Amino acid sequence: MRLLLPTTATLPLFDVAASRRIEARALTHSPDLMARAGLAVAKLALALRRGDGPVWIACGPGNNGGDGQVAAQRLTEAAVPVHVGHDAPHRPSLVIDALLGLGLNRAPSTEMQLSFAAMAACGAPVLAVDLPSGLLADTGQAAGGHAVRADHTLALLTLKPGLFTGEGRAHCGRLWFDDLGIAPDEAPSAELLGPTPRPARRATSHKGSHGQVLVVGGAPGMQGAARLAARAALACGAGRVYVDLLDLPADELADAGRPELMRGTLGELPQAVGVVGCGAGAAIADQLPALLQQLPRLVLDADALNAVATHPRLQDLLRARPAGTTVLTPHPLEAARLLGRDTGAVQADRLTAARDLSAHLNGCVVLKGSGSVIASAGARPAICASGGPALATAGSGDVLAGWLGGLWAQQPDADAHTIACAGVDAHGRAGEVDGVLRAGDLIERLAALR
Ligand SMILES: NC(=O)C1=CN([C@@H]2O[C@H](COP(=O)(O)OP(=O)(O)OC[C@H]3O[C@@H](n4cnc5c(N)ncnc54)[C@H](O)[C@@H]3O)[C@@H](O)[C@H]2O)[C@@H](O)CC1
Ligand SMILES: Nc1ncnc2c1ncn2[C@@H]1O[C@H](COP(=O)(O)OP(=O)(O)O)[C@@H](O)[C@H]1O
Repeated sequence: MRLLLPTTATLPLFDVAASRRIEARALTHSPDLMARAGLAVAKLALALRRGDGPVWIACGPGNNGGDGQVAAQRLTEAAVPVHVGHDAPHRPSLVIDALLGLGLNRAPSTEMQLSFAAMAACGAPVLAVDLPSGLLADTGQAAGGHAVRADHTLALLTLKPGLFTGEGRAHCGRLWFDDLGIAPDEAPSAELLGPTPRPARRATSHKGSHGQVLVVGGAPGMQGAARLAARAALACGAGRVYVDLLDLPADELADAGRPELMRGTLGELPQAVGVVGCGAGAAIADQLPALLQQLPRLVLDADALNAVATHPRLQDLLRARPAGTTVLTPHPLEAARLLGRDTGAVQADRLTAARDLSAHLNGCVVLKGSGSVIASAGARPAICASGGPALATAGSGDVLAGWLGGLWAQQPDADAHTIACAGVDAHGRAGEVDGVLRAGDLIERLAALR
């Protein structure tokens, strides 16, 4: 058993169907899985318990409840007082939520919801077995809007995607994992991103070795977005970063606070990595046909995505680009516009939405938000567990787009999916601070990452 996050390696994720297959095969040679699971729960409970009060174990009707029952036996053997039932005992030292796990198949009943409320109100830390009850393992949604908010979750046998995306992070608390001694024997459904080292710089390299980025955006009043993206590309290590600010007189500096940044245009920089759309407004629609047809590598964000959503010709041009040469970074509303769905439908199943959008537009899609999903045709989807609410601030998405452009400039042979996975995880790690973070400070934190 181990504390999972922050992860130092990429980890396999298994959806409900895959987890059930792995479990069924494992049971043929290891029939004591539930005993192992219950013991792991009991051990963690001993470490997490606060005070001498009883451990309240709320057990449901299936095997999740069975894990809870085994934990109750183990704790009793260890002379720990336990209370098994759906109502809270007096002053519990810990709650073990073993009501519902992988088998959740409908919205929790009113009776279950009352138990959820009692767990929240009893004052003791809540340890969820496998999944917080009510949380859907494949999507990270709370079924019917109701799920336990745990302080700790002990995932068993496999890690499920819903622990990391959608509402998952808000419901799981600190995440622990015990594989019950079983090595998964099939390909993962998705993967959880681990850190990727920054591109190495040879001793003999020069600025021409590290590529060019062209940021196109910044309509009047929104130039900060393009400048943040450009600053991020520069901080990432791109050799030269140019900015094409829409409507800025040709003799004005790209960014008075960053003299390293230069003005440039598509005509002058046909090999640059394009970072297009940050603060661009509707005017970007006129520039996109040439950008889509000429630039070998493109990161499309914000208003570029909105333009694509409203212009079918841009969608055709996007689809005509070679595979692996475009990253799209929509937040859920932008993804909803591109898919012709509402935001709720996107959020209800973020993995599926990202995959659908990737297939629809022939690009690598980064569906942003808690547990960003990265999806590309032919690649296993990835979920980013790094990052947190400090990133929920204006400009952090512009920084991501610029960082991706900076990474790609330095790794011209990498495909869009590889760049997106590396950049999204770094962005998240740099954004892991308590409280608030300004987008400019996020760039400095990214630059300081190894
Ligand atoms: N079988 C084994 O040896 C192992 C089982 N494990 C545990 O078993 C769990 C899966 O067990 P199950 O497949 O029995 O599934 P669950 O224990 O999650 O629940 C299934 C039961 O809950 C009912 N149910 C579903 N949604 C409900 C709702 N909203 N309100 C009320 N009742 C609802 C179902 O009708 C069914 O009776 C895992 O999450 C994990 O905790 C793991 O420990 C791995 C080993
Ligand atoms: N609660 C959160 N947890 C993790 N990441 C978050 C959270 N809120 C925002 N982010 C990340 O911050 C970035 C915000 O991007 P976006 O919404 O486009 O912002 P902006 O409009 O300022 O560019 C995305 O990378 C997103 O995944």
